[in-house]
Amino acid sequence: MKEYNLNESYITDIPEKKALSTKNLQVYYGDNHAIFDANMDFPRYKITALIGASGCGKSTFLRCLNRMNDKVARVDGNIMYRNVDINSPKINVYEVRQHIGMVFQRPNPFAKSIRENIIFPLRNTGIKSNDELEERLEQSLRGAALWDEVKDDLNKSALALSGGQQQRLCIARSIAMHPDVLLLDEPASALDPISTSKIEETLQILKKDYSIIIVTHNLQQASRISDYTAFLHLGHIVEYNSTANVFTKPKMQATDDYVSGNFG
Ligand SMILES: Nc1ncnc2c1ncn2[C@@H]1O[C@H](COP(=O)(O)OP(=O)(O)OP(=O)(O)O)[C@@H](O)[C@H]1O
Repeated sequence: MKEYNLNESYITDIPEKKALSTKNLQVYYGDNHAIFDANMDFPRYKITALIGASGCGKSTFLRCLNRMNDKVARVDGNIMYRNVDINSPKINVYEVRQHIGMVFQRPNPFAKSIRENIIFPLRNTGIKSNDELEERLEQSLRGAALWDEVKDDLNKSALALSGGQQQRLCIARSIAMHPDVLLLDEPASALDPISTSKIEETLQILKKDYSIIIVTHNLQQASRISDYTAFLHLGHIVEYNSTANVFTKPKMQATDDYVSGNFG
């Protein structure tokens, strides 16, 4: 593999309001230093893509942002959300995850009906009003562009949906919580091209209301759907800029090599 100077990076200052910021974020799995000194701001109501070769730390970085790595890794540094450091041990992680939702690579609906997939977690947060539950059910399924396909069959098992529908149900389950930020870890990598383009269309609509951060291996997907892109290499954020700049005028050699396919 080519060697690059990892002490150099190009990290842009974003003009938008910030949804989340990381400050000197370091992640260790035992002795393995997986993320080095990550300092970046994620914009509100935009899609930010995290790209880079396998093992560079994309999922690790993403999972820190709503404290999903707490039990497996040591995470030092700050993650600022609404002026609060949500990486502090004093913070209630369940509350963090209501504000910052996550959708995983493989669709993981509960083995329950479509309706219960949305309503069960909402009830667990203390919402009792049936009117509110029903309203959030419809709103979230509409938001995830699934309502028209399932509205007549809400009591059907979620496991009977196609993979692409299951993934949109998982997106609906996340947005039913009314989060501010939606984290997606390769949400379309297990899906066929038609389901993938539905997910991409859905994300374009959702970014009006949510700040979205997505890990993707698919460079075309990153360039199609994201506004900003961060390129990671060996745990370092090498470049962070508007997606157009990262793909057409990269500042760093490693980024240039990666986006033009000359990497490795
Ligand atoms: N749960 C874990 N326990 C120990 N080490 C881990 C764990 N998860 C990831 N790592 C290590 O952290 C580093 C970054 O992995 P990560 O999965 O974040 O990369 P990635 O860029 O998302 O890779 P991929 O594109 O293959 O999913 C790798 O060295 C990996 O082996």
